[in-house]
Amino acid sequence: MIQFEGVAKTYQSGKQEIHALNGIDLTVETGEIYGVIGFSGAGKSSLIRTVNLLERPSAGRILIHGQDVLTLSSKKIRTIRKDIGMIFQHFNLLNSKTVYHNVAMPLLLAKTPKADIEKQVKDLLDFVGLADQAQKYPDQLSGGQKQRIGIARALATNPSVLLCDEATSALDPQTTKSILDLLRKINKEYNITILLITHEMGVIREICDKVAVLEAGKVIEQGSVFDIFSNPQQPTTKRFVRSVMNDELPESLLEQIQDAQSDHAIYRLQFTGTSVGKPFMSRVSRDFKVDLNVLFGNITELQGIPYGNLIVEFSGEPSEIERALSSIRDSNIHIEEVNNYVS
Ligand SMILES: Nc1ncnc2c1ncn2[C@@H]1O[C@H](COP(=O)(O)OP(=O)(O)OP(=O)(O)O)[C@@H](O)[C@H]1O
Repeated sequence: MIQFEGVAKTYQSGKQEIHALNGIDLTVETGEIYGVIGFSGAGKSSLIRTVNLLERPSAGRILIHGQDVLTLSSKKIRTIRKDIGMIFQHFNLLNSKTVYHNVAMPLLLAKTPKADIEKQVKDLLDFVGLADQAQKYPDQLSGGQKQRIGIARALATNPSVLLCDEATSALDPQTTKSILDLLRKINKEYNITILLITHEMGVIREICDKVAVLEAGKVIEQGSVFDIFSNPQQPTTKRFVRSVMNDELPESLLEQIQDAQSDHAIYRLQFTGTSVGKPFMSRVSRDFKVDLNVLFGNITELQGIPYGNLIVEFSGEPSEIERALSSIRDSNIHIEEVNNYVS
């Protein structure tokens, strides 16, 4: 478990103070994949680097498995760093060393016996799918293969926590997917807690259990990926969610909504879990004097749960529309006026 309690980080740049983190409270439970997302400059790198004390916070506490890392001696910090693996956007490999040596490096530094190193490196390269590349040099490999070596190296000391600093940002979408699949496998098979930072909401959606949105050094929203994606509250979170949910209303539709007549009302209906696929439209048209017209819709999946979105135009007497809406709400379908959405 990783706990941030009131963590702050201020950099001194000449005479100027830069407040990169302003009181972060966050708990990453053991075995979770936790994503922190934010635009450039939000403080993501500063935050992740405080966990293994690559950056020392200016204030607050960081507890790893209950132990306050800021109170540890240098010797204990070296020990705890072995328990925290890290991978980087640009891989940080030693280009003059072979793949084998890159992965072996943490074990050599820990003075592990040679025979154990050989076995462990072989197992790690097998695990990341690069068993046949041991004698190559990093420059001879693709970006995805380099990140696999970075992952093997990070796992060499058998950590319980893996920090991922924009680990897929330099990779194409297909390679990104294969690296994210590997991270999920590491999380599941070894029960390694993963804390990752990214500016891509697709990464969060693909593998994270929970997400925190960082803005100007503060957590502005946090929760399960399902809750944040299906009901984002803050404008920045909404922007991130819309970047991957593909539920932007088309321009022509927005005009239609603005021109809507007074006996027409337009609502966004959100379906989750078992409410997806319920035949509510025919029932509502039958039971109430309203006509329903679907203007826009999609169904997707979040954390394995179906999630649907429909923009529906209701026409009829306002009182009948109200009764119809109330009946739809009773079916556990979330309703939002589209005017709110447009603003
Ligand atoms: N060593 C440093 N000295 C001075 N200012 C810094 C230093 N490192 C980061 N900053 C500043 O702190 C703020 C947060 O930076 P940080 O790199 O943590 O954000 P980020 O969300 O990771 O951004 P990016 O995605 O662009 O890396 C920025 O204003 C940045 O310029």
